[in-house]
Amino acid sequence: MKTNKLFAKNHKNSPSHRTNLRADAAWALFEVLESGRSTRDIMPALFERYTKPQDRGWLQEATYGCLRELPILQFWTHTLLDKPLKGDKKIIEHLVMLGLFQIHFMRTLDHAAVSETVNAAKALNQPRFSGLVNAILRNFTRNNVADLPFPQPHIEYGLPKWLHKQLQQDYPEQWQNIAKQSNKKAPLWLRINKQKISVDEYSKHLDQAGIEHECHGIGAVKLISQTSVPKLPGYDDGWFNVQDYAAQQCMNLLPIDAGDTVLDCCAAPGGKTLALIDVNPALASLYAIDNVASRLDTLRENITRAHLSNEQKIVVLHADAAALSTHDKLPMFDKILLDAPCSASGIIRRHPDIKWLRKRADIDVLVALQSQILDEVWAKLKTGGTLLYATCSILPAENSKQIQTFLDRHDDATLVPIDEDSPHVGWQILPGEQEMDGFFYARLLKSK
Ligand SMILES: C[S@@+](CC[C@H](N)C(=O)[O-])C[C@H]1O[C@@H](n2cnc3c(N)ncnc32)[C@H](O)[C@@H]1O
Repeated sequence: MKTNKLFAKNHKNSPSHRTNLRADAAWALFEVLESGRSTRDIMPALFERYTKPQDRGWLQEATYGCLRELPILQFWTHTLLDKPLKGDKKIIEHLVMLGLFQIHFMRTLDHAAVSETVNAAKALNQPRFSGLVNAILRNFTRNNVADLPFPQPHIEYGLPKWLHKQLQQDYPEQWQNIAKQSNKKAPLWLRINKQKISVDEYSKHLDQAGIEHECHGIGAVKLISQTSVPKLPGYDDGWFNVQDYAAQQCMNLLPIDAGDTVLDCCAAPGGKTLALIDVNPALASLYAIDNVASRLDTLRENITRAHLSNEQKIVVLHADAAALSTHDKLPMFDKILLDAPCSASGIIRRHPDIKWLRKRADIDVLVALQSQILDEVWAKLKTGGTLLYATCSILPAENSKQIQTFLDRHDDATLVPIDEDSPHVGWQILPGEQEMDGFFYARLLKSK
């Protein structure tokens, strides 16, 4: 989607209109779709405007829901609108999409959805569009617009055209299921901080609090009940971290020995740093490196919140991983986790804005960056050391193909299979498999 430069220039980073749930959701859609901002950046300021959890919940549900179903909502809106709105009026199109989302997907009663959405046009200081919003939404309910056939196939799957085509190419058998899974809401997974509490004990606390959950593997808990994270038992005491089960697999896949010097490259906000240090208290030191200072601040906060007994072993460094070999403060490493910057195409179900923020051209840039970082970290790995490459992508260009090209370039690299039976390079987890995010891992051993 093109950035609406004129409006973006005059626009503020936080909303200036009066507080109104529908106006705020439309504003969030505008910020993502026209100004290219992420929901992670936008939503916290919007949530601050509401004290009631149900209002925050509605805002999230409606905004993320519209981003999931965007192609359908756009198709209906453009069918019903004589000509597209431009400039600062574009927000009215987003408001209309929100109205259609309430009627069709949230099953809000027609008259309530229409009147509340019309009120939101006034809250957005656009009262002259109330009549238009009213007419479009009524037209939608009266004329069975939802039954119209979709003119292009990507619309039905809620995907941008380029990603629809890419998934069809990469996964001829599975792309429809991938699209379906990517449009579902993701469960909330916790990694229990074993230095603080065992999974069994934590499970008892959840039972006492009446929070339905399941325990998985070596310390993951999947919440079934919808619960606000700060209200979970042990939030202030660092008993857990929110982390998808796929991301937690790094603890099993990178075997760390006592005395190892470990690099966590591209580490912020520190989910995997905490996981690795938690289960490997005897490692010598863990360097956590990232090139975004503000994200490293969050990493430091997360370390503090976890109250780890061995937190002094973590060395936090602001550095560019693409130029790591020139960094004179770095030792050679026994083990490296490279959680590479990627398209994030595996976590669309958690962050549906990714579908609209990411462009086809970004993939080539990311593949080149990943390749450069891989070469740089490889130079810092000791002979006999292991590198675990990870992405939250499902695109082979960033994953299996990236690693195959790396193996072709480096005679001293051997792939250590993760799944002996898999004919593929690395382990590609697809979204929804065992309720995990889409993720990729490949393990490489450095030989002489
Ligand atoms: C997938 S996220 C890392 C998530 C993190 N490992 C965790 O588990 O919480 C990728 C990270 O790579 C960082 N990054 C991107 N390009 C980088 C570069 N050239 N050098 C260092 N870090 C980089 C980003 O700032 C981002 O924090």
